[in-house]
Amino acid sequence: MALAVGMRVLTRALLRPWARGLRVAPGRTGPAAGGGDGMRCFGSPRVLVEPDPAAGVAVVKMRNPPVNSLSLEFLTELLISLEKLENDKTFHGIILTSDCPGIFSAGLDLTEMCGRKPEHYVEYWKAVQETWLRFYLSNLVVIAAINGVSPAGGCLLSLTCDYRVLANNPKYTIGLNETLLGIVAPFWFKDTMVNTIGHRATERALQLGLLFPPAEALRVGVVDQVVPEDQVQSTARSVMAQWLAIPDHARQLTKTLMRKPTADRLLTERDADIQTFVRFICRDSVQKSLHAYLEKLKQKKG
Ligand SMILES: CCCCCC/C=C/CC(=O)SCCNC(=O)CCNC(=O)[C@H](O)C(C)(C)COP(=O)(O)OP(=O)(O)OC[C@H]1O[C@@H](n2cnc3c(N)ncnc32)[C@H](O)[C@@H]1OP(=O)(O)O
Repeated sequence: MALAVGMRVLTRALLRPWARGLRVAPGRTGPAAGGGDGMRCFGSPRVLVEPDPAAGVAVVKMRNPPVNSLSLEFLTELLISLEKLENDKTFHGIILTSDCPGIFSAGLDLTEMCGRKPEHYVEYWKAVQETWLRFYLSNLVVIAAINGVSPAGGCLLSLTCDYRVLANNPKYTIGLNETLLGIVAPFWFKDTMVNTIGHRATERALQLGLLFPPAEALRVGVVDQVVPEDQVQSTARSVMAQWLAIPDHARQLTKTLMRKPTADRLLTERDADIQTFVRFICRDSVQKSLHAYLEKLKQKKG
């Protein structure tokens, strides 16, 4: 039932004109395309997939410049790529990383949450929920190679992965900083963080909107490993090999066992969660906070 709802959202997304128009990225072959056995890169305008069929792994590169904000179009493209890889028996794992220098993802796209109609907020929030559910419950091994800053929704996306490798750069902070924007992380954002770092650490991190630099992120457990910047991809590959050495069915069932109760809560409360989001985001005070925050980001340059 839950899966059917999810599939309907994805199918609707695929039927949208801009999704139908998704082009396959210009093909590249050879080692740069992964594996060197002739399988081409594919993907869409904002998501580049570099397959390595010999290893059973695909590198999924987010490229929604300037900051990989999680816009509706981008989320849909990510979901399409994930589904494509999940349906292809060649692949057992994906490495999620960024093609935007210095930025993993700036989180939810603030322009999707500002000055729009309630119907738009409904559509956007469904896509955010769907992305979380699909990544959190993916049968594939998903490893985040975090090569840039990762606030809020960017952090959440990495928390859906099975393992996080962060580049050791003091600028690459990571955390759920929603309170700094005057907004509140929904219960499933909170639950994902609790499942990763525990209740007390989450309570402090969420209330204060903490963005952890690498050493702190490792200490608190937001990431599993911090490595020099030029070793993020190779480390993610080594970790992947270790995870793929485990019998797949046993690993998958264990993942489900660990994550299903958390996902089930959202699946049961999905519509209520949408209503809560729309009511909250439509408040004048919230819109003012978000506008002010966006303005501050823009003025930073001047
Ligand atoms: C009950 C329900 C409650 C609702 C819960 C909703 C939860 C929300 C979770 C979220 O994810 S909210 C988003 C949180 N994200 C952030 O706080 C990050 C904001 N961005 C930054 O801090 C910086 O941009 C950066 C990521 C550190 C990058 O810095 P840099 O100096 O490289 O780039 P900028 O000049 O700041 O930005 C370039 C360009 O991008 C625009 N932009 C940045 N972030 C976003 C974003 N999240 N959404 C949309 N647009 C973004 C920024 O305004 C600049 O635009 P221009 O000036 O070039 O037009």
